Amino acid sequence: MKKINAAIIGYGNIGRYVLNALESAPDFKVAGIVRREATPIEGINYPVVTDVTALKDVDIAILCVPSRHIKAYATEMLEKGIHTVDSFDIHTDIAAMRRELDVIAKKNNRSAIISAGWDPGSDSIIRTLLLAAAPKGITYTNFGPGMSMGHSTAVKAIDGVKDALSMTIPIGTGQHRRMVYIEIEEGLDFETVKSTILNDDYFKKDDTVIQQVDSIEPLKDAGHGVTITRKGVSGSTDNQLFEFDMRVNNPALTAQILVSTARAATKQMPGAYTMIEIPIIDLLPGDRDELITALV
Ligand SMILES: NC(=O)C1=CN([C@@H]2O[C@H](COP(=O)(O)OP(=O)(O)OC[C@H]3O[C@@H](n4cnc5c(N)ncnc54)[C@H](OP(=O)(O)O)[C@@H]3O)[C@@H](O)[C@H]2O)C=CC1
Ligand SMILES: N[C@@H](CCCC(=O)C(=O)O)C(=O)O
Repeated sequence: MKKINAAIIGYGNIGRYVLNALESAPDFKVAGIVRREATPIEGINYPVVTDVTALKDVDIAILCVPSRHIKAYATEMLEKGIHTVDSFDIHTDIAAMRRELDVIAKKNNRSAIISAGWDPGSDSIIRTLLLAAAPKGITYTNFGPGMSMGHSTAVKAIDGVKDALSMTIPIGTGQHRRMVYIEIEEGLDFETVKSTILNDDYFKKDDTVIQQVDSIEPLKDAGHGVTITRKGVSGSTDNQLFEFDMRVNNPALTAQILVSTARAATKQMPGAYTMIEIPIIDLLPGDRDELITALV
């Protein structure tokens, strides 16, 4: 069996766990890691480069860069003839990005699966399934408590912020409080940073509390979770109640979904997709008949 040759783009929290998930997968090999600087990584024997073209025969690029940089990286990879997968999590911009990348992917005869982490991502599939099961009703997605990588990364991108941790605290009915801890450079005005965070799209809609701390490290815990509930109506029958709950290591799950989705990306027709548009069986390795026998 020919293995899928995957490049990891960006070696932060998600990138590290993607390497682990690739090494555990039966049908992938690691082409190398693309970083902003070709800083060697201790204990890693794969090539570390700054340009994906320095790696040989890459089938797919797993984009592990901050969401705000995904579109640029996805465009570059697709134009270089490489499939992409990412965990872009700016929910309001997903539909537009899919439309834009769809054109680029088709032009280059490649596929891109966007927003493929756990939320957006696997949770999106669960919400879709629940909507099919009870077409009338309300779904609540309650996150946490846990560390949001997307929100923490957005704060880390602010000039002068040395490190940040954004904890998502569920307050019920799909509403959340953001507890943001920041470590800033000496001399930087805390109130200015605070106002930048409060005006950022990631935080604007939510109750957000920001605290300056000496060091983020002792506070860090990458655990997270979600409870999705839907109460609704199947046909004309009320009171159908569904609940999905998980407590996870956030980057480990995001990375695993990215790798499973990378497998699916290699099986799609050219174009850009979200996870709810692809056959779920394509996420899995193995014989289709055997999977159907075991799972259906
Ligand atoms: N959909 C989902 O369920 C989830 C989505 N995510 C998304 O994953 C993204 C990445 O999270 P995480 O791994 O924690 O982030 P990190 O900040 O830990 O890592 C991002 C890496 O991207 C690379 N990079 C490339 N360009 C830039 C840039 N301009 N600024 C900063 N880094 C850059 C860097 O790697 P290098 O130094 O090697 O170049 C960096 O380490 C988040 O933005 C989040 O939106 C995360 C969790 C769940
Ligand atoms: N996209 C999230 C994962 C889902 C949880 C979430 O959206 C949140 O904590 O706000 C993340 O970046 O960690």
